Amino acid sequence: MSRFPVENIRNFSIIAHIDHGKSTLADRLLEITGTISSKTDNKQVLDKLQVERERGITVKAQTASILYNYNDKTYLLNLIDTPGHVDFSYEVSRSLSACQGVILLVDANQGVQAQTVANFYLAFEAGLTIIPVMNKIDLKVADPARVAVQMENLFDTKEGEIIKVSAKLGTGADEVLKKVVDSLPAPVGSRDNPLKALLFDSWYDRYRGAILNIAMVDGSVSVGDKITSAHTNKSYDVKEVGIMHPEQTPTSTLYAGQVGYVIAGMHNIKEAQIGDTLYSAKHAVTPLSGFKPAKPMVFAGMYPIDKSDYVSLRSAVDKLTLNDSSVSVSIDSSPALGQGWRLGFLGLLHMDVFNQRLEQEYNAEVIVTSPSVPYKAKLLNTKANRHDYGQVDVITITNPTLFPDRQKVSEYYEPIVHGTIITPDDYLGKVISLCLSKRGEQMEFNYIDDKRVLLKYKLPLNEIVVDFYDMLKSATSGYASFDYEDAGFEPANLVKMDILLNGKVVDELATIVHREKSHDIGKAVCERLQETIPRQLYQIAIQAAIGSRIVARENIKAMRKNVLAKCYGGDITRKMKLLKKQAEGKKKMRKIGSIEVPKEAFIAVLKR
Ligand SMILES: Nc1nc2c(ncn2[C@@H]2O[C@H](COP(=O)(O)OP(=O)(O)OP(=O)(O)O)[C@@H](O)[C@H]2O)c(=O)[nH]1
Repeated sequence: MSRFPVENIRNFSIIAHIDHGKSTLADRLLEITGTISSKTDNKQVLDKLQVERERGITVKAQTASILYNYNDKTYLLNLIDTPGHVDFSYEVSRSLSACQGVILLVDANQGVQAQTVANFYLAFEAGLTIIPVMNKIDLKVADPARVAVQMENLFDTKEGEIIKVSAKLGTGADEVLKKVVDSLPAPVGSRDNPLKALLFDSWYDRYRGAILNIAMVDGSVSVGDKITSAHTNKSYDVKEVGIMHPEQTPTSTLYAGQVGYVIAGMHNIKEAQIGDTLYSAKHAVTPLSGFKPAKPMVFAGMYPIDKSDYVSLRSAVDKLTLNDSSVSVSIDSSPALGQGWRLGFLGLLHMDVFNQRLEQEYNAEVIVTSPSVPYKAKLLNTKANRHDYGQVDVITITNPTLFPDRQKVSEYYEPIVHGTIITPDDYLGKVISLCLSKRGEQMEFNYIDDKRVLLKYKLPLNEIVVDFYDMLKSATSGYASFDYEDAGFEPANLVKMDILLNGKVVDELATIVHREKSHDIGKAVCERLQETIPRQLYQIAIQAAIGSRIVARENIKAMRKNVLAKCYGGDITRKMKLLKKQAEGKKKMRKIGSIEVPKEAFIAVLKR
């Protein structure tokens, strides 16, 4: 690694809208530099997680170090492949802190999409050099001229600056690498200074503890060194250092400007704080500014399916949050579900992926209660409130069961986002009426070429978090794209809607809704629960209530289910199989009172 002084290093990310080809371009860059073999059929080698391969999306940023020979010099290029979906944008912003530049990739058929705009601004505001690249020029339907107009209108890029590539075929990939070397600045920093490194990602290894992904700002770090964490002030012996090549490849030392990993025997994973500064135990340094914590957009309770799994689930949640620091965790408990957590996520896809990773990577089975966006309430200055809430004036409600009654509150507030939609103008009418039905207010309307419009809307987060994206896609035959950013809180007329099963309130199914919409939502929720909860030995009444007023009701008829009824005659193994299957079905349910509720029911509450 000593062969690579800062002037021979370039650190960059590939950023783009979802599916515009980041991981495919990363594959080609790794192949043409001989980093991975070009003989095998490499597909998204940097999408290492099972969930990424199954869903075909990137959820984790991944680093790969590339050696690239150019102009009689060997350069060390550190490439970070990032996710495209808005729910994983925290991965993008953290990755950018380890980079001096980005490749902004735009699909030559789909053109600039909402996430392209969002990612462009992340890079622009971070002061990074941006290399505009147009991908998929091999497609028959590609329209590079139109896409170039969009890029000029939105990002002020001139047509001549755009590199046109086909990541699938490899066309133009070499030009991209040359441009990376020629136009991106080398990292600043010096190996003669004392060690200063930014911890920008980490993950847990069962045998070796936390593995820290670091960007070396100054100095060097070698096996055997003693390093200190600015966050905890604790010191550790460095056991291994190396680069992600893309697999972990040990080296003896890492120097200023390089990106790699360190293993330093951190077994308590809470010690590996993302954004921390690592320095030499001998030379304290001023810590780097780190990262703004992620701001969760939805909260949900999480409980083990089987109460006795609490301890192993706690350890799984701890380990997974080490790899996904955008999840916020606090302890929670519920009368029906026992001990668990209240987790905060950046969106529902994020929540879904987190659950799937818990199941796949840690073999943990969980129940997730209906997700809720965070609300606020300004409390009246009364003796009772001071007794219950202390001196606080405004409380944040992340759990509907803690929603304070109207008589305690002077104003409720709901979270607001600024949404960006890009759509062909044929669908404008449908898009605008969808936004109106979601209580949206238009803020901006601009043509980005002669057919496509960029719309900005102020929208309540609660209205868009569940199915807005799906509705937008179906209203526009899949052509519109959507991205949003947090825009604070605004006053709203909110009520808590309880769900009763056979007359008993089930806390875990409560939601907070807008008063005007409570009837419609109550009806829809009861219908959904009716579809989701299986028939049981007795009739079940499902009711939605605001306070003591019932706003909707559905029934589930009783049924006696005997799985062996069909199985007359002898084969005992077949009987055992059926009984086992039934038992497994039961395991995924949770008893609330005397009613078996499947885990899907908790999510069904939110869908409308
Ligand atoms: N025809 C064509 N298809 C491409 C090209 N590049 C990528 N694709 C295809 O586009 C799809 C998405 O590619 P990915 O590389 O997974 O896109 P991504 O941007 O990494 O996706 P996310 O990480 O989920 O945001 C895949 O089916 C690729 O095979 C290209 O140059 N030409």
